[in-house]
Amino acid sequence: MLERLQDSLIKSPIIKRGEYNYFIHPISDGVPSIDPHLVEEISDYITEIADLKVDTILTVEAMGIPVANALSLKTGIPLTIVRKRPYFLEGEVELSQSTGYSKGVLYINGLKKGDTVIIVDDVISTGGTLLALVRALQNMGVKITDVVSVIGRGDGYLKLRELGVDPKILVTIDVSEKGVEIKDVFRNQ
Ligand SMILES: O=P(O)(O)OC[C@H]1O[C@H](OP(=O)(O)OP(=O)(O)O)[C@H](O)[C@@H]1O
Ligand code: HPA
Repeated sequence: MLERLQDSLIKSPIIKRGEYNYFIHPISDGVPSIDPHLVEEISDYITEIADLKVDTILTVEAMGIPVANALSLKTGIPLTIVRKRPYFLEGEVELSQSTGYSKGVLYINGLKKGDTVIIVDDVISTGGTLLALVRALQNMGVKITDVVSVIGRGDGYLKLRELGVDPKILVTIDVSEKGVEIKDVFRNQ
């Protein structure tokens, strides 16, 4: 299950970003390049495990886009991208993003109260990004059917449970200076 993803993850180089051991992988970085068969494996898997009765697939710039776009092409469901720059449109919602190595501002456009979304992102680590996003969507009255992260590391995902959301993490890894180790693979109940 998810063999291409698992095999490629254990080959990930590690760099330091401050104290943070950052793994470099095609899905989370686009580096060195993205194998379309890998993206297809992942998007196929998401169609099997996730609730896709939604108005739109929601992802976060930049590296949620390749998988979320593949899912959109496969299902015909539109894609909405949370951007890192403002557009000053009516109804734009601003939120603060904090990861293990960066801070920034995200902007939601194109969603309104009553819309139904699935969130798809590449990585959940500290949970800072998805926590802020889920909070903002809940405040907007947007319904979330599922939160899917291709890769998970650490216990940041637990913060989402406090908001009543249990993310589906396809492959859970441990990251140290030595490399990546596979901890778990998501299986449908
Ligand atoms: O759980 P967290 O600690 O918040 O980390 C996860 C976030 O970090 C990465 O985004 P980043 O802002 O680095 O941007 P990128 O997608 O442009 O690489 C990734 O795409 C997630 O959105
Ligand atoms: O270690 C990482 N690598 C790539 N993307 C990430 N997003 C959060 N942590 C990481």
